[in-house]
Amino acid sequence: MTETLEQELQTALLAVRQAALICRTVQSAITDEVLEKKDKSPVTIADFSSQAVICRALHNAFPEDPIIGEEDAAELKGPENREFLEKIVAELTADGIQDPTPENVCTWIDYGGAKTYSDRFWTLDPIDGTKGFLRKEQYAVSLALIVEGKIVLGVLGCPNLPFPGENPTAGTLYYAIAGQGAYALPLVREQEPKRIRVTTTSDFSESRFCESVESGHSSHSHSQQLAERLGISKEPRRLDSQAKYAVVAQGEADIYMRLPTRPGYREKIWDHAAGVLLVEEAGGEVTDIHGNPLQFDQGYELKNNQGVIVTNGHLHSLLIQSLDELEF
Ligand SMILES: Nc1ncnc2c1ncn2[C@@H]1O[C@H](COP(=O)(O)OS(=O)(=O)O)[C@@H](OP(=O)(O)O)[C@H]1O
Ligand SMILES: [Mg+2]
Ligand SMILES: [Mg+2]
Ligand SMILES: [Mg+2]
Repeated sequence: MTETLEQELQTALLAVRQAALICRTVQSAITDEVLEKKDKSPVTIADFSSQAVICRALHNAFPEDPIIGEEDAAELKGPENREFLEKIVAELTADGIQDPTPENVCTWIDYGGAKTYSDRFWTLDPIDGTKGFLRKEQYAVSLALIVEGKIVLGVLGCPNLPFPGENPTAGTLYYAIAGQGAYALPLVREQEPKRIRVTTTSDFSESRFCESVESGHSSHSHSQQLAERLGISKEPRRLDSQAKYAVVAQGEADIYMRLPTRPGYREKIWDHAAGVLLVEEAGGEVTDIHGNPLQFDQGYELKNNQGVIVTNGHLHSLLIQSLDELEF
C-alpha cells in the first residue's frame, strides 16, 4: 500500500510547509489575537489560518477523505468574532491564497470537522502547542493519514526547531511513511531529505527525557519521581508540542514522557499521530503508560489509552515496568 502514497506525501508536505510559514509570519507579529475556547484553551489567527489552508489543499486533492481536525469555524461565524474572522481573511490574502472570503475560510476550516473513525482519514493539529506558539517558543503543524486504523503517513512542520547546518531560524519539516523510514528537511527550501534515527542509549543514567512545558498537560511530579527511581540525572528538556517526538526521532533525547494529570483525560489523536509514526520509523517505540499500543481507530480520542511513553526502544520495557508502580 505504501508505494501508492506519493501523491498524499507531496500534497501533505506542500500544505504543511505553507501552513507552517504562515504560522511563522503570524508568530513574529503576534500581539493579542487570541480567542478562548469553551475548554478555556487558546486559539489564534494562525491556528485557523493553518487549518484553512491545509484542509483546502487536502479537500482539493482528496475530496472523499474525511479530516479530523482540532479546530472548527463555529465561533468564527458569530457577529462578535467578525473582526477576528476578517483578520484571518487578511492574513490568507497577504499569503496569496486564492479567494479567501469569510464564507470560504469557514468552509475550509470545517472540512476538518469529521469526528468519527473511518477506514481512511486524515487528522490535523493546525498548531500543536498553541501556548508555546504564544510564548514564541516551540510549536508544530501536525498532519497524519490513517488507513485501516494504522498511521501510514505523518508530516510535522516545526518552524522553531533548527535544521542541522542551516540558519537556526530555518525550521524543520519532518515526515515518515510506514515501512519507509523517517526524514527531515529544512522548512524553507527544497533539499534532499535526511534520514533520522533514534539514539542507541540503553542506560538510564546516560539518558535524557523530554516533557511538556505545562504541568497541566503532563505531570512533572510523576516524571521526576520516575527519573529518580531509574537513575536519570540529566535535566529534562521541556518543550511544547510534537516537537518532542521530533527531538526523540532525531536522537537529541532518548525518552518523551506524557503522564496523566487527571484520570478522565483522554489524549487527542491529532496531538500524537504524526509524531508517533516519526518515532517508530526512526527506530523507536511508542505505547501508553501501561505498555499498550495507541489505538487510532477509536474516533478523535485515544479512548483506550492513558498517557503516552516514547523511547528509543532500548529503554521501553524497563520504563513501563517502573511506571506500573506509580499511581495515576
Ligand atoms: N489535561 C491535559 N492532558 C494532556 N494534554 C492536554 C491536556 N489539556 C490539553 N492538552 C493538550 O496538550 C496539547 C499541548 O501539549 P504540549 O505537550 O505541547 O504541552 S506544552 O505546551 O508543552 O505544555 C494541546 O494541544 P494544542 O491545543 O494543539 O496546543 C492539548 O490538546
Ligand atoms: Mg495539540
Ligand atoms: Mg492545536
Ligand atoms: Mg488547542
